[in-house]
Amino acid sequence: MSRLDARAVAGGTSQTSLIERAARSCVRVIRGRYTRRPAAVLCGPGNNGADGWAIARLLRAADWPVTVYTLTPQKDLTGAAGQVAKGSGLTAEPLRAFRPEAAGLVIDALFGAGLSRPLVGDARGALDSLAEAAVPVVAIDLPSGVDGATGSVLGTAARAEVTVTFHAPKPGHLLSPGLGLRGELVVTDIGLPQDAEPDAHWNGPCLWTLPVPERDTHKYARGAVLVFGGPRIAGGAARLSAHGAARIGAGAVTVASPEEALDIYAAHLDAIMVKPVTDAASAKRLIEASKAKALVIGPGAGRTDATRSHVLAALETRVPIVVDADALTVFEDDPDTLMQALHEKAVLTPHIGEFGRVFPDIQGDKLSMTAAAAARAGTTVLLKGADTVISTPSRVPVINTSGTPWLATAGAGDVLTGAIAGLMAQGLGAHDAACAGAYLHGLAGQRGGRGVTADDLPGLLREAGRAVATR
Ligand SMILES: NC(=O)C1=CN([C@@H]2O[C@H](COP(=O)(O)OP(=O)(O)OC[C@H]3O[C@@H](n4cnc5c(N)ncnc54)[C@H](O)[C@@H]3O)[C@@H](O)[C@H]2O)[C@H](O)CC1
Ligand SMILES: [K+]
Repeated sequence: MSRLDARAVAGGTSQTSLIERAARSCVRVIRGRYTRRPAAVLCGPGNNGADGWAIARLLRAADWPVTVYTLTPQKDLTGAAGQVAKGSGLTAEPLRAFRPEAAGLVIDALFGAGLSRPLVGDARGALDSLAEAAVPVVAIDLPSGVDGATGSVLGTAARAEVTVTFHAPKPGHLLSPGLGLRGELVVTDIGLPQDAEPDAHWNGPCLWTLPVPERDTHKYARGAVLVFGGPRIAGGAARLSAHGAARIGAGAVTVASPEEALDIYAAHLDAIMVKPVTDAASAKRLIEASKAKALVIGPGAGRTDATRSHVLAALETRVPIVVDADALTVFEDDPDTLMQALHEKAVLTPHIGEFGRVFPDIQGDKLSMTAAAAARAGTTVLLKGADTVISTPSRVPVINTSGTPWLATAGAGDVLTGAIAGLMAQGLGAHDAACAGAYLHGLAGQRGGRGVTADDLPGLLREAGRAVATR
């Protein structure tokens, strides 16, 4: 039984009445989405299976043709599943007799939050055949086989059209491959206590507030951002970051360019300023002169000694900073130096490859990996993907799923980096800026849809910000 269920039960709500409420909400969702048709309800030995038995009883009462398939022989069921099965008045078939093609809808109630080992035997056989079939599946709490804590698949799992869960999403609904298997996620309230701290939050505007400029503001008060640019050949990445910062509302954005690339940057940028930078001392002078409230370093920076020394110089100023791409990779042979230089106003934005270079020994599921990295870095780490995870020491981690596969396009990450810096420059802390930036960036990608490119994203970020902001 989960921590939350145990507390609800201890608080006086019986397990069977929680199951009854859960089943009623599932049946509401099922009947709201599917017309009456032959339903196969696959039931496991635990409370997920108990939900299944209660759903079967309610569907039968609504005159649906229902067949229950049970993994454990009905006479051997114990606990809530045994009790609910007994009270249902239904007789089950063994799970091995299940044939998906005979059903018009399959209710997957084999395992939920209590899955503890890989599926084998009849459960595996049933889910393998279901995964191959074309019949719609409604998963109860989780697609059986998906680990609710990590989103990984233990053995096998069948893709659901809809997953109905209770109280709040679990990490397994938000992290790949669970994210791709659960279909539409419906979260229903069954009266569990509200105060328990979740394992992770699902990113959205209720977690942060976008900054709004004061009436009598000026461009530097709106937030100045300094983006370190790379050599002539790779300037696009820093420009995309600069546009990302500007389009999320920073008031003044400057690109710090190597002398040899100044003309190229100047020719490509209008609203963004360009200033020369040479060595670490000039980098520090420029940070001060540009009144930067946030810095970006890494996109297109080059894996060079100059990048490394600019990162360390920038971190020494303790101005909020996003450290990305080459600025991470350049520490591949000596990650400790980066770890020691980092401060709590930094955000690291690695993809999984860059993550492996700076945290080579950290492995496991994405939520634990990101938490371990944040603890070591002592600051916010945002690990990118379809399921971006943002972790900050002593904060509940946040999972962002607002993106789209169309965002897997060259340069999209550079815009995200700039967006986060743009929000920090406007006053958001590292954690909130990373969360809000990731959310808006995903929304921008959704708005762009098929064929969106990184060049489109800054403009779309502006639209996404306007859609989310209250003023
Ligand atoms: N608030 C809520 O979230 C509520 C959830 N409900 C439902 O209860 C389940 C969780 O029930 P639980 O009994 O803890 O776990 P499961 O039913 O998922 O399974 C446990 C059961 O299965 C055995 N087992 C685990 N892994 C395997 C395996 N690979 N092969 C075979 N057997 C396995 C384990 O030993 C146990 O016997 C939650 O998901 C919701 O659906 C409540 O209905 C209401 C409140
Ligand atoms: K299930």
